Amino acid sequence: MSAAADPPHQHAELLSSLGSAADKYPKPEGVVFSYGTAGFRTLANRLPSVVFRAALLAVLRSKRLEGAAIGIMITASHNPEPDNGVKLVDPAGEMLDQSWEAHATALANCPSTDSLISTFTTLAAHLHVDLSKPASIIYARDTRPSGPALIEALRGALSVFKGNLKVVDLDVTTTPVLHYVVKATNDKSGTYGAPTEDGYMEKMAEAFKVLMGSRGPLQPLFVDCANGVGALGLAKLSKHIASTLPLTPLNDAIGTAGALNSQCGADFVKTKQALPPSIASSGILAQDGARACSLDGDADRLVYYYLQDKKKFRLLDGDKIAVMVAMFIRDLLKKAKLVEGDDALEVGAVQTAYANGSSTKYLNARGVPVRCVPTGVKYLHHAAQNFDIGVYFEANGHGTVLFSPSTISALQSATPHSPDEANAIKNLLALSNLINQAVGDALSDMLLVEVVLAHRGWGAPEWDAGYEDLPNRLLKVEVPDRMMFQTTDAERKLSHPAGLQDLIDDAVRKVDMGRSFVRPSGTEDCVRVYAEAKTSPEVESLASNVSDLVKHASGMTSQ
Ligand SMILES: CC(=O)N[C@H]1[C@@H](OP(=O)(O)O)O[C@H](CO)[C@@H](O)[C@@H]1O
Ligand SMILES: [Mg+2]
Repeated sequence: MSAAADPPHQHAELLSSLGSAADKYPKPEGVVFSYGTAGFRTLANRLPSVVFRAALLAVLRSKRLEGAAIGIMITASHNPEPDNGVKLVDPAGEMLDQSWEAHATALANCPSTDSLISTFTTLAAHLHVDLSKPASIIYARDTRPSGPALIEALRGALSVFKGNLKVVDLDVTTTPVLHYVVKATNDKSGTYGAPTEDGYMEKMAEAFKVLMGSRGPLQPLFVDCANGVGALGLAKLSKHIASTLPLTPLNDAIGTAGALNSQCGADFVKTKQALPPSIASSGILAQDGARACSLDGDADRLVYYYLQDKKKFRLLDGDKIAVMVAMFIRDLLKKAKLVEGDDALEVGAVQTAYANGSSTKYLNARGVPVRCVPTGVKYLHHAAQNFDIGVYFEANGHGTVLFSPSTISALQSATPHSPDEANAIKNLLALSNLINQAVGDALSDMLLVEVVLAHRGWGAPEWDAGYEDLPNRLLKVEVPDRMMFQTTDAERKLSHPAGLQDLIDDAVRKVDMGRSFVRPSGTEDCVRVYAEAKTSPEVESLASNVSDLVKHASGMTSQ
């Protein structure tokens, strides 16, 4: 009989230490946990048992995958400071395989230590995990005050596996750094880069220098760090590139109680469509040519903005980044003579339903194929892998550009026939090193944006001029049971509750160029309503009508 299918007695010692360790982290009563869009995310004080159990699953997964390193990130990204979360990272640096999400949910919801042990052993058997195999875990946390206690819970789980486990603690760092280190650790060819934060910064800085050539120094860039961990990453990156791109950190007050993501950061700017008040009052964006960007609380989202005519706030979000980058890469492929014939390489874009309609139209009109997938990086990432070069961004600024392995080989072995062709190929390869291939990274994306602007000779207004966003509105509706709202067609339509979609369609028809959809959030206890239309008054009325329909369908209003 194999160890995987063996009865628990073979691992009696392991299970008994698991039992004593788990007793310290009982599941809070009356809470149902679910591994959502970005792992488990809720109020931090509910999470110790969840983190403990997520770490158990990470060890199972690593053992199942012959000891490949699995990542564990403790963060709640852009959520308010009292929240926290935990998500697992697969060996290639990607999000946890979807088929394992249900196992994470099952472990998190075991009501007692006994049921946890029995679920753990059942899972090990069912998933063919040989518990005697070695495992490897890499973990990190963001700057939240609740982080250290959750790391204790994580260590409590790892301690159960004693010597058969390799553990790397990255301490406080950004989510994309963790994803990079996991990918680099598992890269047996050793070509992806040194598996450390420094290795990552050096790799990015080197590629940035190749791409910038003799361009620069650029005008200083203001970077709103959401008072989070991005401030640390920015300071480290700055040491390598400040002579070409001077970076001025803003909202970098790590450790100030309540400051994280409060009135600042990428989510604030995108949702409010306004400057963080601290930046508005400082007047810095009224300087000639000034541009700024905001990161979120774990530095995997990025949005840019500037003041038109030194007055009017203009947002350059994930859609604007995706469009500019896709067109830039397409032009490089043209210069490299790689858009036609047998060795043609195709650049495509992946968006979600939240992408502004104008961005989709712009790309379609220029022959860039666009795919729409459900919300969540895992969906975008996988769809982007189907292109030779896949550009994916959520409108909120989370995204990256994936170069397929065959594209990299094709670029490496291409024979240029002119200095221009050689230069374009060199730049494409440098882009593949600059851009995080595991997950979206605000810092890497920021360098990418700066490279494209420098090559085009553009400032923020020229970038912005490509297309005009349709006025849009994103609202949250807190309903008694968000799970009664079920979607289809990449979340663009509701299948349940029955009949609601028809009413939404009626509301949409009443406004010019209207579009609206409703979906339950995977990270917060609410339903999200998105609307866009030709004019601001129309979009406000559409968003409010659809929100009313949602409330009515939830039984919250009588008519
Ligand atoms: C409208 C929106 O921005 N939704 C966000 C948000 O997901 P929800 O499932 O909508 O809560 O958080 C996710 C994780 O960060 C991110 O991937 C996604 O884009
Ligand atoms: Mg984030």
